[in-house]
This record gives sequence, C-alpha cells and structure tokens, in this order.
Amino acid sequence: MTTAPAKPIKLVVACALIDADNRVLLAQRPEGRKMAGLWEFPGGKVEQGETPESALIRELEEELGITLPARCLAPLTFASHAYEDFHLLMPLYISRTWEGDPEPLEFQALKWVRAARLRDYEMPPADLPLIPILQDWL
Ligand SMILES: Nc1nc2c([nH]c(=O)n2[C@@H]2O[C@H](COP(=O)(O)OP(=O)(O)OP(=O)(O)O)[C@@H](O)[C@H]2O)c(=O)[nH]1
Repeated sequence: MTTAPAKPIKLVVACALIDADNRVLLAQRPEGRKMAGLWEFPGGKVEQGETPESALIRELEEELGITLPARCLAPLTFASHAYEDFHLLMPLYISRTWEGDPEPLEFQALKWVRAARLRDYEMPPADLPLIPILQDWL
C-alpha cells in the first residue's frame, strides 16, 4: 500500500476586525496573485522567528496601516484546509480595538460586511467553514 506524500503545512494568521456596527472587515486579494479577487480576512504567513501574534500585528500594519496591540487580539477559531500544494493551518483572531483607519494598502478593496451578508462575497475555500462560526459569534 502507498501513502501520498504529506503536504507542507503553511501557517497563516488572520483577523476578523469588527467595527462599532458589528460588521467584519473583508479584504479583496490583489490582481496577479493566487485567488485574485476573492475576499479574505487580513493577515498572512508567520515568518521564521515570529509568534503568530507578532506576525499578525506586522501584517495588519503592512496591509491596512493599523496598529493593534497584542492585548486587543482574542483567538476565535481556525481553518484547516488541503490546498493542492500545501495544507493551510490558519488561526483566526478577532478584534474590536485598534488604532487608525484601515486602508487597502495591499488589497484591491476593503469592505465592512454584516454577518448575514458574508456569503455574498466569494471567499477562499478554506474560509467557508469560518462563516457560520462568525455568524454565531456576531
Ligand atoms: N490572509 C489570509 N490568507 C488566506 C485566507 N484564506 C486562505 O485560504 N488564505 C491563504 O493563505 C495564504 C496567505 O499567504 P500570504 O498572505 O502570504 O499570501 P500569498 O498569496 O502571497 O502566499 P504565497 O506567498 O505563498 O503565494 C494564501 O495561500 C491565501 O490564499 C484568509 O482569509 N486570509
């Protein structure tokens, strides 16, 4: 019997930013990248030497221009999804508090979305199981 070779696990951290109207921030992936045009939670890969929290704080600063102290991040849930060439493991944090107005520095667009409307936005397959969890929570 043969077993398929294990895919590398890619550790990506992401955050559901929630505004005063209880809407969640979705970001549209830029042109020219894999899954361009899909809507995702801001975040990115954990690099060597980083904790998940420090990676997320760095990504939110680079991608959105916001400052978010680690104490403002709470763990919400995670995604575990087999893509073709890697297995994605993505802790999803949640936050209601940060400094600055999110700007689409590395995205095509940003959108504040009500929980009930999340399915109107096409998201990467790994994110689909996260939607009902967020809807229950919000
Ligand atoms: N930030 C973020 N990434 C997500 C989400 N859902 C999801 O499948 N991903 C995947 O997680 C990976 C994030 O890596 P990345 O931010 O460094 O983006 P990337 O496309 O440049 O990755 P690459 O450098 O391997 O090509 C991508 O493969 C992206 O498709 C999500 O909601 N937020």
